[in-house]
Amino acid sequence: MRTAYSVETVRNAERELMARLPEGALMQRAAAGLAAACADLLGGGSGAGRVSAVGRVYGSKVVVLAGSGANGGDALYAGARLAARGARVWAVPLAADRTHEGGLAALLGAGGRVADDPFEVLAVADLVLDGITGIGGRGGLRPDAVPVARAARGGRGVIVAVDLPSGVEADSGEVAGEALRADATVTFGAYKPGLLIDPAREYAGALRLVDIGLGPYLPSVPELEALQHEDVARLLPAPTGESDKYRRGVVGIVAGSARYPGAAVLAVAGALRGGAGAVRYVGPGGDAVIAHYPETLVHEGPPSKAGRVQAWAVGPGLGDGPGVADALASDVPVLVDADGLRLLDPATVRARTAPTLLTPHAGEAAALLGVDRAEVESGRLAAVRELAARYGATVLLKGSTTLVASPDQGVPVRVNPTGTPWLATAGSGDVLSGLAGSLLASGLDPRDAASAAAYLHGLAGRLASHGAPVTAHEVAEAVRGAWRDVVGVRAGA
Ligand SMILES: NC(=O)C1=CN([C@@H]2O[C@H](COP(=O)(O)OP(=O)(O)OC[C@H]3O[C@@H](n4cnc5c(N)ncnc54)[C@H](OP(=O)(O)O)[C@@H]3O)[C@@H](O)[C@H]2O)[C@@H](O)CC1
Ligand SMILES: [K+]
Repeated sequence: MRTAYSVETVRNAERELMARLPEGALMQRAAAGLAAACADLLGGGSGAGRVSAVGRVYGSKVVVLAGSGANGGDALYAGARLAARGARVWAVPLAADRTHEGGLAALLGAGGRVADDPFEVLAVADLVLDGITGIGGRGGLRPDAVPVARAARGGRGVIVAVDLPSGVEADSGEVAGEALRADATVTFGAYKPGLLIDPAREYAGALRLVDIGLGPYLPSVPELEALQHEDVARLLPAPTGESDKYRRGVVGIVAGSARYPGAAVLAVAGALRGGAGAVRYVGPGGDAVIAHYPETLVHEGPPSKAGRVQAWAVGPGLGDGPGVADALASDVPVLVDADGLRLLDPATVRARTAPTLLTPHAGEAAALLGVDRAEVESGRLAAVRELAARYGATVLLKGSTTLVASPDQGVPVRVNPTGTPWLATAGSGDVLSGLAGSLLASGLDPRDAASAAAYLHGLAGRLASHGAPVTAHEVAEAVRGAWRDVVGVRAGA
């Protein structure tokens, strides 16, 4: 499990740890880890977007962009360590008289220099350390930093963000203005939410966490968590000798319409790969579904007359078709997606006795919240939390970093690490709905069902795509490969 903590939590933990250490020790730990990561990147270490061509620290050219806070201090001390190993290091102080004194002195003492012309050194740098702002930064880059940041980006050097890419919001992942896009981010003590959530996540590049001893002082419940293979492996249902199709769970799919018949097929395609023992399709698309998947049980509806299920997934391609209210009136978990989300009444959802899982994309989330889509896209964490609270439901907000929020207090939001931009393709969401519905039917709670489904779906997208366009149908077919990949970890563990 990868976890992320808010700035306030990290600062509290740092305070406790610092009280037990000699002054400056923590910054030295951070700088040592940062310098080691830079040495690795200068040596051709992989993981970053750009790879340094120098192959070693000795003789490499390093530029340190130093802001006025401790983030600049980290960068300067790391620069000093690289200078001591033979790198040519220039400091570019962005807040002239407020540069971290100890850090600058260490750099000069190790043979580094203050750049006469920042643009000249940035043009030739092999590596640029972005120490403009860390967790103390507010808003985007300030105007005087913008041309320097652009020159860094325009040069050929690998850009390493210190703790966070400067200009991004650590707690929310928002980017309110210009920010410096890094090839790699070396963060200290704990990941910050913004490193895992778009749009900021895209600015961070490859992530590295430096252990500065903060662990014992961090609370057990993080702000955000990202499942990894082994976590998903533990969640996925595995049939036993006692299982039959009903014990494994039956998922009901209410999807498709005369206008969107394909949604029925794709949602069923996802559901068949999701671990339920049987898939019951309810709606007007039964013929098309049977033509593709003869193993499906089909019924014209309404859901309440279609037979027992352990969970419903309603909404993909439904148009104005019936079925949403009927499914919501049931006493089993219900996933509501796409057309089912239109006009969804919070009071109806809150009054349910069984759990509800909503799976909007940014546009649908914006409509539910009564705000602009752009507001949801720039503030995804706040939006998913607000929706979960308002509806008393678990909410999966789709996107390149899909988020899953629980309505319960004190439960970390989950961020999915497996997405690929190629998944933004027609019908991909229908597959996800079916898959998540199937996991719900097989007994996972809504948060686990949603996050395991997003994980498998993202991985399936990557497997099916291999860097090329992919169709929703191919994503559904690749889910089995993703599942095997994930449980392979469990089998081998
Ligand atoms: N605490 C610890 O023990 C450890 C902390 N560590 C490190 O310290 C970092 C936090 O340091 P920090 O608190 O000094 O804040 P920091 O991120 O350097 O920036 C604040 C400064 O920037 C300025 N500023 C603000 N917004 C700005 C903007 N948009 N654009 C430009 N400038 C802007 C603001 O100045 P002002 O607003 O007064 O002009 C303020 O002076 C943390 O990320 C980690 O790297 C590690 O060494 C581990 C141990
Ligand atoms: K930074």
